[in-house]
Amino acid sequence: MTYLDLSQYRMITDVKNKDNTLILEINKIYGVEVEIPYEEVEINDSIIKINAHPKRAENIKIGILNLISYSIANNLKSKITKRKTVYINEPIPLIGHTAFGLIERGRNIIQVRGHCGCNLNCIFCSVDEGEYSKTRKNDYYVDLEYLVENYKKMADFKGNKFIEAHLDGQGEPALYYPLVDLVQELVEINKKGNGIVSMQTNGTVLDYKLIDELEEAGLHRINLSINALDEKVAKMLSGRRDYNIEKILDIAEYIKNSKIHLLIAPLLLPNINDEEFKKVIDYAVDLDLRVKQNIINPLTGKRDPILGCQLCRVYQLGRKPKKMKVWDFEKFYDLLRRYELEYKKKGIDVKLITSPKDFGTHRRKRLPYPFKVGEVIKAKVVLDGRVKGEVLGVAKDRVIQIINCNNEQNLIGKTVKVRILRNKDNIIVGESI
Ligand SMILES: C[S@@+](CC[C@H](N)C(=O)[O-])C[C@H]1O[C@@H](n2cnc3c(N)ncnc32)[C@H](O)[C@@H]1O
Ligand code: SF4
Repeated sequence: MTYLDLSQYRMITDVKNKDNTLILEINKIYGVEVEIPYEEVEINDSIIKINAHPKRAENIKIGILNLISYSIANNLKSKITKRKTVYINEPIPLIGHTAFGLIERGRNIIQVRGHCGCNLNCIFCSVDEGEYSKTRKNDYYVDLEYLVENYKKMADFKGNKFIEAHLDGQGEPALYYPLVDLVQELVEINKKGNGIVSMQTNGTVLDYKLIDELEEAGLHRINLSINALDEKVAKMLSGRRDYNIEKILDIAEYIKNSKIHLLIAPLLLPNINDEEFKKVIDYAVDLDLRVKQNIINPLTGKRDPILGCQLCRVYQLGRKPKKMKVWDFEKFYDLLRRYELEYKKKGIDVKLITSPKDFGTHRRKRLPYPFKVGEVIKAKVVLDGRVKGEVLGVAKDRVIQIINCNNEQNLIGKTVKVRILRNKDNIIVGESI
């Protein structure tokens, strides 16, 4: 008897079966079904028994593994967003797209986007994320080793000194699996140059155990999005009835008592959550007075701010709540200055208008721009795109978002001529000509 134990493959996080169809959970939030066309197999949880002559059994084993690889490459689906998910690995470059990979903007920060897709459906979401997205058609997941290997190259290119790896993205960064391993590997790379690792999150998938593990892994800061304290308003903003603000506040308190710096990041939606926005600021100020964290950011030699106030903006492919008024930053900063003064009168010093300097962000060597805007290049179309009308091309070690296509599936595998429309920060957008 020959056995194939699927639990030895890290990406396979659960195995079920329905007769001869394997139902695999991949990296916790993805699923794929694989039909096994061999009669000699018996499936028992993650163990597949193969009743055949050893030579044939070995061939069946290889056959099953090939079928699994093929299915992951072609039929992976997110259990969270229900969208098709592309597993990104070599040779797809990790620079060029905003949905996955690495982004550097000529600073000492490298944005790390291991995946996209979100469990919430915030009514204001700049990237129209969540299950009910009207614009997103595919999700992407980047292989851990491939992501880390490319991160290291980029950190080295930037001189690996005082680098911040920031986990953010079009979705919920904490849904990446294995998150703790990712953080640990990035910390390992950055700590040689006194750098840090930070993460933006909506907090919904954090629990005490995960926070303990992230603390152990060396995560420096969590930027936690909280936009209202009132249960009803919080649910309404998140676009989900099961959003539980009490749980998020409990998580905030737990982080505040850990070695991970807590930054609360409320978003002002003028005319929608004005009062709640102020209540979140009051909550953060009170928490900071009650529970003192003394975590020094090696990039500044100081504590990070407790608050990172944000103003809701309108994005072309984002969501905009009907009743929201659009403010400019001048008006927003005026409001924050007023709040700062009110606190001052009470003897409390709070910084509500933060600048990149407060986080140790400074200019750093940029990656070269391989394309000029307006230039016409040849790119190989390798994948379907993130939004309707988009495919992904590859040229000169960059991914190119080729937009305004109307025959996406026909283009995949072809080499096309592309006019470059954008190259800023090595986020490359072009159109097929
Ligand atoms: C796009 S989210 C991704 C990370 C994570 N899902 C979260 O919400 O924290 C990153 C940050 O952008 C903020 N954001 C979302 N939509 C926005 C908008 N329209 N204008 C300004 N900020 C926005 C969120 O509140 C969050 O703090
Ligand atoms: S703002 Fe963040 S939490 Fe809300 S839907 Fe967008 S990505 Fe998800």
